Amino acid sequence: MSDVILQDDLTVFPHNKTAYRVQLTRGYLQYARTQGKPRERRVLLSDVVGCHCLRGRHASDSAAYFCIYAYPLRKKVISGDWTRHRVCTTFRVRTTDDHAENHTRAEQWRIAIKCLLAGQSIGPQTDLEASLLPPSPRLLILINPFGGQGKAQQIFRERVVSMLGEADISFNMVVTERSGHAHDLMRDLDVSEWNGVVVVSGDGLIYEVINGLMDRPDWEEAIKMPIGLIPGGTGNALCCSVNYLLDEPFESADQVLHSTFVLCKSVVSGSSYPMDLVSVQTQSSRIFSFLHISWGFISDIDIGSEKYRYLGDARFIVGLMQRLFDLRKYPGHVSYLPVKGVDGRALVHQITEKRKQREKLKQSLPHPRSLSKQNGEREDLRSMRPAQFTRSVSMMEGSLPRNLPPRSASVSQSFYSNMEPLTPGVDAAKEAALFNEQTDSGVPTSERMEENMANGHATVDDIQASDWTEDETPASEVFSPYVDSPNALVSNTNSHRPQQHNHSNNSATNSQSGDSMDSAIDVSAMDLSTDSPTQATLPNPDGQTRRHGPADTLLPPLGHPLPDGWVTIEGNFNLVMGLNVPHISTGFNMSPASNLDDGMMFLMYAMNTTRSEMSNISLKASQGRIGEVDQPGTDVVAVHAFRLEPRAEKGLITADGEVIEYGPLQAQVHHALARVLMWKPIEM
Ligand SMILES: Nc1ncnc2c1ncn2[C@@H]1O[C@H](COP(=O)(O)OP(=O)(O)OP(=O)(O)O)[C@@H](O)[C@H]1O
Repeated sequence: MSDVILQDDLTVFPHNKTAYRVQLTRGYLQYARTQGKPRERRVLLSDVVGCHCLRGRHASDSAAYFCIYAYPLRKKVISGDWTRHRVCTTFRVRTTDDHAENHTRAEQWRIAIKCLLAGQSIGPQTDLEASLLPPSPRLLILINPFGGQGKAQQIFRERVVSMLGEADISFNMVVTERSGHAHDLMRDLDVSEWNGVVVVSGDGLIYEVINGLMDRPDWEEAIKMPIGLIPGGTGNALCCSVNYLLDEPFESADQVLHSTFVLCKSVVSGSSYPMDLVSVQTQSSRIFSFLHISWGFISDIDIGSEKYRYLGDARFIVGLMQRLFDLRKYPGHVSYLPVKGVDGRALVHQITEKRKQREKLKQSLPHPRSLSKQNGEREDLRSMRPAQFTRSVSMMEGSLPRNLPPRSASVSQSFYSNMEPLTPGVDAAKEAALFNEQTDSGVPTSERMEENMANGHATVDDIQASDWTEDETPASEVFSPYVDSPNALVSNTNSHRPQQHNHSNNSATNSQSGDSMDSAIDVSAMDLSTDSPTQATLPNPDGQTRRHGPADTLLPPLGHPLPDGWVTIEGNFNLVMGLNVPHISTGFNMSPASNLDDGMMFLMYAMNTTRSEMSNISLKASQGRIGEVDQPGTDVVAVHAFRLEPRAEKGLITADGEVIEYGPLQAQVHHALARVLMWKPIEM
């Protein structure tokens, strides 16, 4: 009992007759029937992204409501894969006939839940006041309208915005207008105004963001701005790697939903995680890579398959088949500085085995419906979960309007539930008959939203309004928001309506009111055309001079001899890759032992391979089993730095899937320079 922070006897909408004892602890919210057949459900806070207060539409309804938005895991019946799904549960508070009192109590529940989500330390004695809530997090969203199959804008509007609203995360959105736009934006952005930049695209736009941030005099601070990821491109390797490291379902699941969940939980809990960057020097440039540097087989596939972009991820399979058929060899030298005491191949093999065991265990876990009374097994399930969010946080309660419907107002079978669903789906429209309608005159029209989206500048208000009306029953049919509360759920008044954004409006401040989201980022006010005066040595690929970033202390100038401790091999290479993260694309786990902040790369090479050997390597690589490849001329080594010296006059070298200058190249890992919106990866 001592760890119960709040407790009340409440009902669960829409069943207003059955009372439940509802208890909130640091880890979960539990509700159990007070009479009749005993029933109990638990919602883990690690599955919850947000909580809102609502009021009944009917004037005579003195009750207040609070609604929690959770995304628990469940097992798919046929495939046996685990996946998250949305469960929205609405509690009805009616301890007195006085609505104001009920509302105060519902608010206390909301404040307590949001404080716990933010990692704040509260207890049964804490005065639950709105002042406890952290400031509203604010994200800059960058969307590449041409990423992947050109659906990034649609993905964001239809799939992401609703969860951001549930989590009270405000944002401004910029649709990139050209290649290089995101780079220039990042180079000139006031990073102090944002809690993170979210890329809705593929790895190409992340590359621009990172290099834009590193291209600033204040790079050391700027690059700490956490980067969030929503897959909207063909190559979503970093996004896939993040989900893999967190043991979140991704490849077999709804990738957008899972990535949005990771994004929201990270922002709400104030978590971000460090990521190594790799400084890559070519003869005339220096860039920063976060995924991989590739020469030979993989870069040929990557670039050669550009013409099959319309196929989505499948483009890489087609490219792979083509390259296998026409297998090329590249003569040259590869040198590397090994990480002492780390056997790359053995480490990869060990991680692969552990992952396999974990997957087996997951597969063998019973479907939740058969868990009813098997408490022991439920404990096993718990131990499979990603790390809890333990970091303390500086984020806070948002003022973002989101009046989501209690779509299935309590209920599908939860992963951790030990009882049947309370209600197998609720017809919110039917329930709406019980409540007064309210005009939505203050809500922006979908035309307005489309216009702003088309301009590339929209705020959450624009998008949400039409989002509900498209495919969800608006909660406004059933509930009203508390417009008087500090975090009003829905801005049905003109004072909260989004402004028509013009380029001179750049009043982005970290205000605690909902107004801060009404300003789109002022792109035109920034000087995007000129670079700062030069001082330096290495021009970047755009021909501009790059002066910034940490010194590459392990690398002598290109062309100079390498110091002691380096290993050099010479031969005809089919494939050379320096890998910084596990996945090189969705479904291609080439470096399963990579972690984002391990301070090293895995250098993989293959020499003099036949077609069948290369197809074996490709197959194993795609399954995260590269450690099992044991053929002469092939190896995986953990390195701090490496150098490539191709002998052929022509060829392709890519960094993060982007073509870079062909010729001699060297690279060094810089530990934990950047940050990603995620929590601590699971330990293997
Ligand atoms: N508005 C735009 N018009 C044209 N190109 C753009 C625009 N915005 C961004 N780009 C460029 O599109 C390229 C591809 O973007 P991104 O990687 O996000 O998508 P993708 O489909 O995964 O592509 P790839 O598979 O080539 O990485 C990036 O290099 C970026 O510079």
